[in-house]
Amino acid sequence: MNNTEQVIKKTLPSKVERHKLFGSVNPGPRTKPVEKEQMADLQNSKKDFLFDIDAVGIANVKNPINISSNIKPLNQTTIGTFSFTSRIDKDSKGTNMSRFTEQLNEYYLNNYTIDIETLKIFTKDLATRLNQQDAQMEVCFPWFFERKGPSSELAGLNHANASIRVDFDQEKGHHVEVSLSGTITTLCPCSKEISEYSAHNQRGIVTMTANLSEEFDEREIDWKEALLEAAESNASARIHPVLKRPDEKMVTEQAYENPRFVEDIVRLVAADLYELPYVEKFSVYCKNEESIHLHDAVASLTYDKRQEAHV
Ligand SMILES: Nc1nc2c(ncn2[C@@H]2O[C@H](COP(=O)(O)OP(=O)(O)OP(=O)(O)O)[C@@H](O)[C@H]2O)c(=O)[nH]1
Repeated sequence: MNNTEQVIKKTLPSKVERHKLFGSVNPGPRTKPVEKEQMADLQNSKKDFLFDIDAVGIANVKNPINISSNIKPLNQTTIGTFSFTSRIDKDSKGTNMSRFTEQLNEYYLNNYTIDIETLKIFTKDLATRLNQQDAQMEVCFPWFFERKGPSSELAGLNHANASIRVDFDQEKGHHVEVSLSGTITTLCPCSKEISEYSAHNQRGIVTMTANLSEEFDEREIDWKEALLEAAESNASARIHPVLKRPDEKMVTEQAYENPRFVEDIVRLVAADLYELPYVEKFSVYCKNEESIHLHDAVASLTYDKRQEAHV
């Protein structure tokens, strides 16, 4: 552009005019009440609605949460994905869905930390707020933990997906289930056995779910750390965010010295969970993302210690 040229700018209509241009219209006549007390409350209608409902509520609610950890960072803010439900009997048309997020926000404003004890209080409060006999909630969140290279000791953050589910019932009390999905390296024993050199390996995702006994004390034990250790200590090798060459050599050799089928992983992890005195019932699922196939290899098992024979 030289000094004599001028910029010719567009003259736009106002924002209101622009909205009209694109189809917005003026509000029509308003006939329905605007006061909450005068509004229809369909969900609170009482009639015979044919069936009880086991669980009704909301899912996929995201909210920032505080968690604590036994591995650094000791206090973390992460994202929780929640679901909240309760039963309703056949005489009620619906639940009061606003109350789930209303309560979540109250806890959030009070800067609560997500732990088992708090969630037990939360579910009991929720049942009271809903005027129901029971309430259930689940929160899933990425948990971060520091991991150092085995030789260089250079640190970085790994993460695993954790979840806590709490069921509250006025008669039965609380029932707590925790879950963790951690990632490991597995090296194929068959490939190692038959090949002149090398062995294929894969990224395995181990998902462990455990029912915790009443005696479990989260002030003494971090269940996230315990479940992660059950998965990683039985792997061919652990996963690291930072690896220098001496570290890489170590994890490569360690994996070769500890080959594992997907079946081996679920059984070995199960043995560790079995040995945790505060775990009553557990399940283990492993998915190996194969490097020589497009498909995954999977295995799972469940075990309930409470069903063991007493002699
Ligand atoms: N029960 C029910 N509510 C729904 C459903 N889908 C959306 N909602 C929403 O639930 C909200 C109303 O929640 P309520 O807690 O019943 O609201 P309220 O009666 O004003 O609140 P309270 O005074 O606490 O009883 C509305 O925003 C609805 O849109 C549904 O499938 N079932």
